[in-house]
Amino acid sequence: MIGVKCMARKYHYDVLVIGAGPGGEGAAMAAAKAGKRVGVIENRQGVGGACVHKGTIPSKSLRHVVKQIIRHKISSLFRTTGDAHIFSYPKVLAEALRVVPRYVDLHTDFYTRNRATIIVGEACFVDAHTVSVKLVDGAKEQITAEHIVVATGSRPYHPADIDFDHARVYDSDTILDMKHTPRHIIIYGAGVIGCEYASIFSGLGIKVDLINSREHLLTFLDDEICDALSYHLRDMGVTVRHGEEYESLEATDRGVTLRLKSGKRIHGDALLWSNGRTGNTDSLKLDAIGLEADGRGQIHVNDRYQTSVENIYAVGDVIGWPSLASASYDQGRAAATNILGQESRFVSDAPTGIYTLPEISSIGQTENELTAAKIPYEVGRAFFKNTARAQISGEKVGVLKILFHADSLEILGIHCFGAEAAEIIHIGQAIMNQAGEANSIAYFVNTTFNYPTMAEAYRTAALDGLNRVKRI
Ligand SMILES: Cc1cc2nc3c(=O)[nH]c(=O)nc-3n(C[C@H](O)[C@H](O)[C@H](O)COP(=O)(O)OP(=O)(O)OC[C@H]3O[C@@H](n4cnc5c(N)ncnc54)[C@H](O)[C@@H]3O)c2cc1C
Ligand SMILES: NC(=O)c1ccc[n+]([C@@H]2O[C@H](COP(=O)([O-])OP(=O)(O)OC[C@H]3O[C@@H](n4cnc5c(N)ncnc54)[C@H](O)[C@@H]3O)[C@@H](O)[C@H]2O)c1
Repeated sequence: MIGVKCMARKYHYDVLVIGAGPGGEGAAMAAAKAGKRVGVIENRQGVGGACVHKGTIPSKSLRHVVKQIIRHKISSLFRTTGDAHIFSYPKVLAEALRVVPRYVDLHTDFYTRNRATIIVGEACFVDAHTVSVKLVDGAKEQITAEHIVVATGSRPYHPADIDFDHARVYDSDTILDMKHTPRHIIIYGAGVIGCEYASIFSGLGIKVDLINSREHLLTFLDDEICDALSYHLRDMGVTVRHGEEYESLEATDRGVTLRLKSGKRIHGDALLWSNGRTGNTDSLKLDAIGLEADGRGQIHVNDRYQTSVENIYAVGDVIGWPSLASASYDQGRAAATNILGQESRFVSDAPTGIYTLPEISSIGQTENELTAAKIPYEVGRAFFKNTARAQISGEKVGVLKILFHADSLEILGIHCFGAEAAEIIHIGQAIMNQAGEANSIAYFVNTTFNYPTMAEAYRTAALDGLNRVKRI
């Protein structure tokens, strides 16, 4: 009987996932829950991907510890003890990284409980249904599957002329191994990673030079939020240099010197390079299945997360935009849903959550986009300093901005800057995602919220906006 069963099985797995980051986990869990035989190949010891070992989780945990230190420093209660606490970067880092094994254990359990087999090794394609895995001991094994999901993620982009082996030159992976506390760090690349680390280091009292190749920080944000970020980074002591381009880097035992095309020379104790990422496709042997990655190592997919090879899907950072853990997990679920033959969602509406100090979050259109599209919109604003909750917590920096259609009152965009912005945005997102007239700014004045909460900011912003269009 067992023999008959085995013969009926053409492949080892129904679904084989390459990469156990958020994208791979989303795909593996959704397929396993539907009763599919799932295998997951991961080249790291421990599930979670770059997200858990090098990206989202360590950086957010680091920020959390730094925030605790700042609170401690500014609290009159603790200040009166007279303790002058110096927190070295390695010490703060060690505290922050404690979360990683806890997270790995928790998520390993998810795979185990759902009977998804984890194979530790490096995968590459043999053909559209066969993957070769180089196991930890060097042995090779071939694994077959009906469907394959590529969720191999990304890594920091390394320009050829920078020596990343130098002890003073870091990327967003190796910064988690830095063994000293620089007095002055240069961050090249003022994207999300650069801005978040600028907040972390300045929060620790480290002098930061943040070099931006564009004219403004995070140009995809609403201008007002972008300006607020620039102001607060400078307020924390970060020197932000816009419109600058790297020419060369000199790293010695004594420090680093970054030469810019403008002729400026910036000296520091260490450099963090945070200028873009590359998809992990180079070792996959995509040519064996007739696929090709683009210049940034990314794979093209359709709106079902399917590559040009019918049974092969790709999700997460390896497909490029939006390159978020949040979106990657949902893309993985969507790919699995497609494999199951069910209808799925193309993930196009992920909110932005940027964990600078203070944090930023937004969803929907910006003022510039609405103006360009000639949509008659109005703005409702609430300043955090005017809410009871912010008065109590002392976190008074921040604004919530609701953009809405001046006639229909439909919410078109929400932009938030300040403590817990990434949480606060979801209140508005829930209303914004309602169909038809249910998506209305009026919701926030017709609903009673808990008090004191930051939901109050929605009511204040809605009243402000409705007053402007004389609808109240
Ligand atoms: C510093 C930093 C901070 C971030 N902060 C946030 C944030 O706050 N919020 C947010 O939403 N996103 C954040 N991100 C982005 C987020 O980490 C990524 O979008 C997410 O990790 C992508 O998930 P993934 O599953 O596609 O890939 P990954 O998490 O990169 O996982 C892919 C896994 O596949 C493995 N792999 C690669 N090739 C092979 C192979 N050939 N065989 C076997 N295994 C392989 C990799 O080693 C890796 O473990 C941050 C990223 C960085 C770098
Ligand atoms: N809180 C979050 O959601 C969060 C936090 C950190 C990182 N991330 C993700 O990690 C990814 C990488 O972040 P990052 O800061 O390294 O990169 P980024 O994409 O934000 O850009 C970093 C810098 O590289 C430059 N750049 C980006 N793409 C370029 C290109 N094609 N050509 C020339 N210059 C380019 C930008 O001008 C910017 O100065 C982002 O896509 C982001 O989604 C998300």
